[in-house]
Amino acid sequence: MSHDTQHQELIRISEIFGPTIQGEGALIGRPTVFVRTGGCDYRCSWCDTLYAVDSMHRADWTQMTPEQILQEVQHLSGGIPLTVSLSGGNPAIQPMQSLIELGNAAGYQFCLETQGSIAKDWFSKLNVLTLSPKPPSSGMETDWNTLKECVEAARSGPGQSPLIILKIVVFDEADYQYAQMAGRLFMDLPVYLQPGNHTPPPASETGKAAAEIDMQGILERMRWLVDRTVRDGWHSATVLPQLHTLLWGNLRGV
Ligand SMILES: C[S@@+](CC[C@H](N)C(=O)[O-])C[C@H]1O[C@@H](n2cnc3c(N)ncnc32)[C@H](O)[C@@H]1O
Ligand SMILES: Nc1nc2[nH]cc(C(=O)O)c2c(=O)[nH]1
Ligand code: SF4
Ligand SMILES: [Mg+2]
Repeated sequence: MSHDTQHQELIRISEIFGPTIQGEGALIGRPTVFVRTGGCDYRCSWCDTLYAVDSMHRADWTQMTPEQILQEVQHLSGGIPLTVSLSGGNPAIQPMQSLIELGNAAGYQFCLETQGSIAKDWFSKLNVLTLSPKPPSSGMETDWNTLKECVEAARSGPGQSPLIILKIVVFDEADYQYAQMAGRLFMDLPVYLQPGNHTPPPASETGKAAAEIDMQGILERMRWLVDRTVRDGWHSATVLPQLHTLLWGNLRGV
């Protein structure tokens, strides 16, 4: 290791890929490069990205400096600045501040996806902060105070203060009720509802076999979710599918 990298905070990376389109939430359809960190403090029953969560995949993750990550992003984007999507795993457990600052200086903007279990003051340097608290079907418990701290950190820390949205995965009626409660607790945040993929790729598989998916089932859930939301008159909510899943199934790196 060189003298330079010795004193830097390293970021644990699972994969960097793109440009592709952002398939979810507020920036759906927009071009982006993904930087996916390795490691998560949650274990959602239906997680579609276990290869960036489960420590059995640790050997596939690499420690990178912010400079190395930005270099790869610039290489992939042909040097043309765009929005970088930080996801994971939980990117909030990695030291992302220097990468965001370096990227901003080079003209790149950043959005970040997190479950909202850890608040960081550098959230305020993002362009978009997507908070994705986990509904009952995930098997996880939400700490609403920590989620609130995430919102406050994003609003009060140094920097421009991002657009903050709630993006909630819905599998069933209990999840829908949870989403409604979250919407009431965070009245000033736009709510995005996303139908769950009940056939996520298993942790052990990669490639073509893992890309198999019950598309009809997902579309059926999406229709139910639209119907449920409209029937309630919940017109401030936006219902969106995982566009990348509709286009490419469970394929990785898209
Ligand atoms: C893989 S997570 C990584 C970022 C962070 N850990 C989080 O959960 O927000 C990115 C997004 O994918 C969603 N997601 C994960 N598995 C899913 C599934 N089976 N169906 C639909 N969305 C899923 C998560 O809820 C989250 O909004
Ligand atoms: N195209 C595309 N859009 C995405 N939006 C959120 C993703 C994620 O895994 O965090 C994702 C992903 O993996 N691919
Ligand atoms: S919080 Fe996100 S990355 Fe972690 S297990 Fe849940 S869906 Fe997967
Ligand atoms: Mg994903």
